[in-house]
Amino acid sequence: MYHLLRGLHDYLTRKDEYSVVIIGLDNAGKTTMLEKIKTMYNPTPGMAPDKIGPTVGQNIGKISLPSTTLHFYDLGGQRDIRSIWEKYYDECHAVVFVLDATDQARLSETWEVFDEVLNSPRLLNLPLLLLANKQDSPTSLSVAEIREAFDAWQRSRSHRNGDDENQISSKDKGKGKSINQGEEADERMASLDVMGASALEGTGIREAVNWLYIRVQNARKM
Ligand SMILES: Nc1nc2c(ncn2[C@@H]2O[C@H](COP(=O)(O)OP(=O)(O)OP(=O)(O)O)[C@@H](O)[C@H]2O)c(=O)[nH]1
Ligand SMILES: [Mg+2]
Repeated sequence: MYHLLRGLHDYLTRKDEYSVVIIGLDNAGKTTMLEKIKTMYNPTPGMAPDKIGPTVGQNIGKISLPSTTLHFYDLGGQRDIRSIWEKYYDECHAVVFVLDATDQARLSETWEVFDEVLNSPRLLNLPLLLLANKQDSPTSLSVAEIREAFDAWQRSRSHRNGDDENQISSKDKGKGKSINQGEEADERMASLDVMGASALEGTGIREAVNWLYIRVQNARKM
């Protein structure tokens, strides 16, 4: 009888576990964000912003939601250590790409890195959220401006690459792997969710976590 009740209890309290990677350039605010998530969802608060330094490697955390546990992997964003990101791609269920919406000087570097993430074959079917952080700052770009900036960067890139690529892509449509991947990335961008947040003040954090909570469960059902 004990085992039966124990089994029933375990079944009823069982939680699905999902892993979320948080990536983006150095200084975007990823660690500040994860520590804020811990403070908002866990009984023990996360690290205070003034105690946080650049991440070398990973910073982890988990939160408990109804019937679900989310495990977060916040990865260092400095150029030399970005190569570790892809080691996490096979094991994760969702990706949050954090950008510093106040740092216009690094936007094109941001888009180059983000574009690679969008095109990464192992992430093509995973929920991907673009989070425009530092919305508390008066100089930050809004979500609409971030979308526009990425569209403009994409247009200028295809212009820079010349119309050759476009001509090839219309002639050889569907033949080359990179062309297919480019189309998939375009579709992905069209349906991409972009949200604003302030890791420092905590605005937009619940919305982002709710988004993850719903999307990882829906992705599992598909
Ligand atoms: N104004 C403002 N500043 C922020 C916000 N989030 C983070 N910062 C600041 O941005 C700087 C970098 O924050 P981190 O969280 O260390 O950035 P990171 O993305 O983890 O950087 P790496 O670990 O090097 O990849 C710190 O000075 C933070 O206080 C925010 O929402 N608003
Ligand atoms: Mg960090």
